[in-house]
Amino acid sequence: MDNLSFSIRNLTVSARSKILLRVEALDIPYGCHTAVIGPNGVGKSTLLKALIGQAGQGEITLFGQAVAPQLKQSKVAWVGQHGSYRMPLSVHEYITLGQKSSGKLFQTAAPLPPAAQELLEVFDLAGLPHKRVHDLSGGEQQRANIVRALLQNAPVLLLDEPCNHLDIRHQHSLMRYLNRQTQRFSVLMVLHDLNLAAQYAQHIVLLNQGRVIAAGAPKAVMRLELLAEVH
Ligand SMILES: Nc1ncnc2c1ncn2[C@@H]1O[C@H](COP(=O)(O)OP(=O)(O)OP(=O)(O)O)[C@@H](O)[C@H]1O
Repeated sequence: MDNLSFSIRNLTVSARSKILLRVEALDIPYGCHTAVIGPNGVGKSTLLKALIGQAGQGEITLFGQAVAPQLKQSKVAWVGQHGSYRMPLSVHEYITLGQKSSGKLFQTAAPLPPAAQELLEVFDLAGLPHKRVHDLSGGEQQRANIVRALLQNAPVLLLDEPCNHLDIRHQHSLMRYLNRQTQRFSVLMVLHDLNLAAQYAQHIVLLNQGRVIAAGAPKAVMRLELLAEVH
């Protein structure tokens, strides 16, 4: 149990009497970068939603405890597939949104904490702290989402297609950064790019038609016959 983040047993996610996802047993290791792969519409995002308690029924534990709203809030940071930027926030305000240490919803006037400044530099946003988030490009917005999630300092980071909108340099830079941080937190991400998954993930979950086809080390899962069957 110590080396697991999520443990899933008998999970079923249904919508309009159709089963979208059925997982009998799946363990996600801790201290590791896990990629969930598979074609469109096979249940990858649904799996992530189930892990944060937004969908499905079954037994899901995180660090050995049933996933409850409080546990989720303190242990999991999340970047979904579709960002929402209706509020006119600056990058500075957005990435520090809801930070508990400030005691305020936004940290408008306060200088950015060093950790935030460092992440803005790592993710190439250092020149834009006062720009409105809704004026950023798609890739800049995605990087701001990732910085915001990293600043939650959660032990588990869930990312749904984090490479969406990122150019190739930023894709590799993100993956390298995350792999350097596996002592601090575990990453579970949905990825479409099989090359990125093979190059950077230490654990891979392959889904097809709402089922786990294989899970384990990249060499065991990224086999041509398995991928050809699914794709
Ligand atoms: N609320 C819902 N009601 C009905 N069907 C849904 C609902 N949510 C998801 N689905 C369906 O469940 C299936 C899995 O969706 P999901 O978003 O998990 O796929 P995915 O593997 O993440 O796909 P993609 O790679 O295209 O993002 C899809 O066929 C989708 O249309």
